Amino acid sequence: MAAPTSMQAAATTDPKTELNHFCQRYCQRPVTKADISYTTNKFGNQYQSIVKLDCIQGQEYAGHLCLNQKEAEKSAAEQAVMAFRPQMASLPPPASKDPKKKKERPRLTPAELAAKKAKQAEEGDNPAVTPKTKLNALVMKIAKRYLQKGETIYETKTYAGGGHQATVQLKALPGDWGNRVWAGHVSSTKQKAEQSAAEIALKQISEDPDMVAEAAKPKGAGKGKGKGKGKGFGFMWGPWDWQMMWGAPSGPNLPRERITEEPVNGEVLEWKDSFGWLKTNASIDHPSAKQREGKIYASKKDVTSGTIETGSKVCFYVYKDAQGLGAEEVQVGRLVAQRLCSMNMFQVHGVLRDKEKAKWAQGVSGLKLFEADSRDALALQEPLSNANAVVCTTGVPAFGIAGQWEKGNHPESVDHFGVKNAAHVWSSASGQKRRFVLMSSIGVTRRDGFPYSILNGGGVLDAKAKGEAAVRELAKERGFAVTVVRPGQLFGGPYENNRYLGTLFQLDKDSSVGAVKLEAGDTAVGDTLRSSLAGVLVRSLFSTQADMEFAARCSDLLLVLNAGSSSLKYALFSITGSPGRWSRVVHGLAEGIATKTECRIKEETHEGKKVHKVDLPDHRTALSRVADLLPGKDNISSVGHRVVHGGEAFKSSALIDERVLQAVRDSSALAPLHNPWNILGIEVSAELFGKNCPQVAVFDTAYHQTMPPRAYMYALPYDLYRKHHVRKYGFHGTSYLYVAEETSRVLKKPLDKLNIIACHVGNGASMCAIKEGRCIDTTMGMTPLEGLVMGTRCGDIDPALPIYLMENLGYTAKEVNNLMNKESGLLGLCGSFDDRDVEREYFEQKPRGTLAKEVQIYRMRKYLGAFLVALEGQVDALVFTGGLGEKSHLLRTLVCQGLDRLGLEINEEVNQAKGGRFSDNTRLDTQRHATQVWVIPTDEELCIAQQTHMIVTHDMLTQ
Ligand SMILES: Nc1ncnc2c1ncn2[C@@H]1O[C@H](COP(=O)(O)OP(=O)(O)O)[C@@H](O)[C@H]1O
Ligand SMILES: CC(=O)OP(=O)(O)O
Ligand SMILES: [Mg+2]
Repeated sequence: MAAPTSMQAAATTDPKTELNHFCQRYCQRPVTKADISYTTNKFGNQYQSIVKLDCIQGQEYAGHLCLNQKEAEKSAAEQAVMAFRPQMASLPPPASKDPKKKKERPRLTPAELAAKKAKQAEEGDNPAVTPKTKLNALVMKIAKRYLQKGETIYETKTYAGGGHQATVQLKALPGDWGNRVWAGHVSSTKQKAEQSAAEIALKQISEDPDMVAEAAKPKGAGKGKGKGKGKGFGFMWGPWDWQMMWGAPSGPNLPRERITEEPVNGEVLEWKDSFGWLKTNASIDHPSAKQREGKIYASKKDVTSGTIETGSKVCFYVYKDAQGLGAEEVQVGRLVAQRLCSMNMFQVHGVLRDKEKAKWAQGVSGLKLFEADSRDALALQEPLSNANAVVCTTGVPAFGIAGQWEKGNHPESVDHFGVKNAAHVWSSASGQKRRFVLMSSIGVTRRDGFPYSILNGGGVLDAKAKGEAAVRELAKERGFAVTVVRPGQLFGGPYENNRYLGTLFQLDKDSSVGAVKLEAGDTAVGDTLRSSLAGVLVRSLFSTQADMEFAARCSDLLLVLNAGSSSLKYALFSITGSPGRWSRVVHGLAEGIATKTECRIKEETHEGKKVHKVDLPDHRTALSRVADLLPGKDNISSVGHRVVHGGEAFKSSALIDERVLQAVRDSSALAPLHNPWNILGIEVSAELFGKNCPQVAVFDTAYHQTMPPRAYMYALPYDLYRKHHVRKYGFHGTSYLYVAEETSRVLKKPLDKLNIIACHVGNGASMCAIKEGRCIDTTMGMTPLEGLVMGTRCGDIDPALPIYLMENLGYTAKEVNNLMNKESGLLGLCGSFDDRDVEREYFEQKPRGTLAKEVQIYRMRKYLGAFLVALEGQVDALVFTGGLGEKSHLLRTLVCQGLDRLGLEINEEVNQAKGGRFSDNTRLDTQRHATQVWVIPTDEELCIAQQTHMIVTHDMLTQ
């Protein structure tokens, strides 16, 4: 029978003893020190302990801040006991050391055991560590990377009689596992249903020997040489250290009350597009904490720095509102340490002179701090000797004013001797020594000239040059690789320990030029943001190049190219500040490329619009003409490309390398009007902006990767899918992603609760059914030919038609392809691909124009009906976008005509205002029905810019 553990007992027993007893009963054996360990950290005069229960899946509980270590440990134990309280009553008594007694101990029957397990599952061992979180962690371990958006797909069905059942698919798993779908039990809420599906998937995956072996392999194993687990990287932290910036909180939607005075450390349990759930490392003692099962809500708007993903370590203030606890001013922790630690590949040693200054490090697991002065060889030995690589970021202020060079802490001793000493200690020790990354400064080799001669007034550049030379000499002698990174004047956080005027007064607090440009040697001029520099330093650790020497400076220009069949859209963004404040320095459109029509480049800057009449015989010429018109060409830090087809290989945007480019080439046949020009755009950009300029591919197909198999499978022999990836992919995904996020914003409804039918109607046209923010079906197929009637594309036809054309009318395959892609659609039906001509004919009641319009609209309405049903009638908004969607009131009128009984009704006065052309989000419906109708002008370029920036900064830290 259950042991009599009561609240009363808990109140009188020491919590550490109670926790010991509980663990013994839980594990059915005596527990040892190895099973329950306490770690205590000191914060000022106070102590906080974390108890780790290795006997219960390594769960950790943190206690409150206390006046001494003993109380802190008790408090941690108390937290653990509280978390397990629900399970205590149902457990058998403690295990006895007496073997005879052990036999007598009443055992649970299998049925009781099953009931117990079910109960535990229902209640959750620890509200923060749910099966979903565990599953995510396991999949990341197997995939050896962060999970991308859309790779973990939960779908929930709600039964008419009540109850929810969820399925989960984990696309990041290798091979066939990525296609499996696990279904959970029918549960009372959607959340529980998802947890149940996760639990079942978790069980099966963790019981499969192959998957277990895969999870146990270190990152990179199998591909390279050694087994190499646990490579250590030593880090020197100095006054030129880095951290993320603190930004201003964004405006609250509900009245908030901040309940923490200091920022707290925590982790992202789950991150969706616009919001997520966090947990604090230490539990929050507040009545509202229970409202969301201990989870803390965070909106994207409250994230002030860094990119948030599941598993990120974060730092934030906690507030309370009517709904429960939320997080604001969410920061991604110190970049380098956090990234390196979270990669789970390294033991990271941080070396600094004063540990007390590194309070932020408390939340970073896997980081070990050491106190040592870089000039103290003895003290450096422990942290550096077994490291495979060192990143050295020490430095002193350039001038010894106001006692800043006290205690012999001047350039010669730190920038020269300290650096040399660290390199010497590290490289003298046994073991593999790979790379020494040294943060130096621009101007080191130009220190005799203006303005560097002034900066060198105190000898700082002389000392840095000597430091560089010393490391190089040792490297030659001892055979390790060297990276010398030369930043410009550093700016941005951290502000503590920095005494430059700009940073002292935090004048640059609002700047966050995340982009950084690398230039070989020492010719660059400019400033460098600390967090970007941190990324560069980390990235250089992973380079295979033996020796590198480059300057790193901020550069805020990001170019987006959207190359289409006869046009090239481009936008040059200045990416200073948050994405909401990015501005277009110039954007434009080159049209008429390789056609017989007149070619021109239309550009728009802050000063107005210009049209350049130019000869554009091919896409290459168009690209270089556009590049000639770009201001600040040399400052472009990265280029984002719209790539139409990414096949199954790309579920999200990717940094372009030879492998990615080849995969895009492989998909070219599937998007013949687009991919070839996208590839050319990438190749020409490499020539124009240099190989150091990172390029990112943003795929039209990526957003649609959440479609369920029932929507993307064609009823063809299965092997065609398995072996040749024949399936529906869908396009215009970047546009749908943008439109879905905008709709969520204007409707003030969270993206994951939002159902929309979106129509992207431009020259190419498609529709998309979006359920809870994700694509569940779309009209385009394996290629952008399927679905709607387009400018020159036919859309849906009888699949037997091409065969008929070939077998009976003598067409070749190439001719059929040309016919369907370039000679059909509106052009085929009425002689013009431009909808403006078709509309004119329609209003003039010309038969062919009317026919073209009617076929086009009828096809859209057919899909509208299909998607209304796919969304079970629950549609928050019908959204129009793309050239026609934004500018043709006729199209919108005809699509919605007579559908008021289906909840779709347009207010014609609004629809036709401004000539029906809208460049702002505009609501069009009569406001009489649940379904709203909107024009949301798409901004594929901004979306591409954001993705590019995210990938480039992320890449710096992880590649
Ligand atoms: N005022 C208008 N009325 C109707 N259609 C328009 C109007 N302006 C532009 N369009 C249509 O929009 C198309 C271009 O849309 P867009 O989304 O920019 O094309 P793409 O598919 O090339 O990206 C043109 O081919 C034209 O048919
Ligand atoms: C995929 C596609 O058709 O794109 P666009 O509309 O830009 O031609
Ligand atoms: Mg387009």
